[in-house]
Order: sequence, then structure tokens, then C-alpha cells
Amino acid sequence: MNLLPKDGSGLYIPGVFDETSCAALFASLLDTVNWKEDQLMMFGKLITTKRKVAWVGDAGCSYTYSGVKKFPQTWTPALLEIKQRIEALAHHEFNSCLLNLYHDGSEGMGWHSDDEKELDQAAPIASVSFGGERKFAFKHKSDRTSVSLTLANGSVLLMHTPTQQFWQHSLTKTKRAVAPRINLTFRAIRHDHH
Ligand SMILES: O=C(O)CCC(=O)C(=O)O
Ligand SMILES: [Fe+2]
Repeated sequence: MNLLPKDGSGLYIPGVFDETSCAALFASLLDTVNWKEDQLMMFGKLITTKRKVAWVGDAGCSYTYSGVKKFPQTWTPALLEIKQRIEALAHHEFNSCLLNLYHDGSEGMGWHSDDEKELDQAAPIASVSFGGERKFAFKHKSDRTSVSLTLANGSVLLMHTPTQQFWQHSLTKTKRAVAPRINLTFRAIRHDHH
């Protein structure tokens, strides 16, 4: 069911991965991915976040994220397993994935759209969550309508075109005690930008 009333679609699918797989995949991602502190441009300054990130993709997939050009790490077995499941679910292939590691509720992600020009508009962005449940919100860019939901362990959120054009989204910080969380956003990047 589409969570958005207009101008795009947010499809929430809980329980794509069962609890046992989630625990194994979380541990494997934590261990095998080369996590780095995120650097992004904010008000013209390069800032470093506490949240850790990793960018994984096919060779030659580079991507500009928040003003910083990223070169991909190679796929790990756990990531390939997740990617296969998500491609079957979304009926699309993905060539890259942005990973975020939120250690606790003090880490989140501010309002933004994933509207980078390299993205293939035909494919959705598929967001996979492992670990602590967190609140995720959409806000319409012109009328400020908002929609929020909880992203549970093992869930998938599919965002289809033109969602990024009309809506921003954020991962809300919280003072509640929350378990660490890993989010993966699978994306399709067009190669004709190199
Ligand atoms: O952690 C999340 O659920 C959101 C991540 C996100 O919006 C992004 O990586 O662009
Ligand atoms: Fe995003």
C-alpha cells in the first residue's frame, strides 16, 4: 500500500528478512563493511558526522552525495545476498548501495531528497533496515504535508519516481534508548555520466 497521498510512492514491506537472518546480516555488515565517518557540505563547510557510512557498488559507479564524490567499495557476500532478495522484491536491478550505521538515537539524518542526477529514474530506491526501530518521515516540498512511519528490523521501503522530486525525507533523532541500526539504500546509477 502506498503511504504517500500524491506525487510519488512509498511502499512499506515489513518482515522481508526474518529475525535470525537480520541478526546474522547485521553482524556481518558491521564486521565486513569498511565504515567511515560521513563528510558532507553544510552551509558551505565540510562537516563530519558521528553516523558511519559506506558506499558499495559495481566498479566504475561513482556518486556525488551531499556535494562529496564517492567511489564504491566492492560487494560483500552479505550485501550480495541482500541485493538479490531486494531485486526480486522490487523487480529492478541495483548497481550500488549507500549504507548508514546509526549507533544510537542521537544519530539521524536531516531532511533531504535522494535526487542526484546520476540516479536512473526508472528504478525505485529500496531502503532496507536492520537493528533498532526508528521513525522515518516524509514531508511534501510545496504543501508541507507529512507522513511518518516506523522502519522495523528486516523491513523494506520502496520509493518510486517521482517521490524524490516532490518529497523530502528524514530519519528522526530520538532521546529514547534505541539499538544500533544499519540502513541500506539500494540505488541504480546510470553510467553515462563518466
Ligand atoms: O536511514 C534511513 O532510513 C534513511 C537513509 C537515507 O535517507 C539515505 O541514505 O539517503
Ligand atoms: Fe535518503
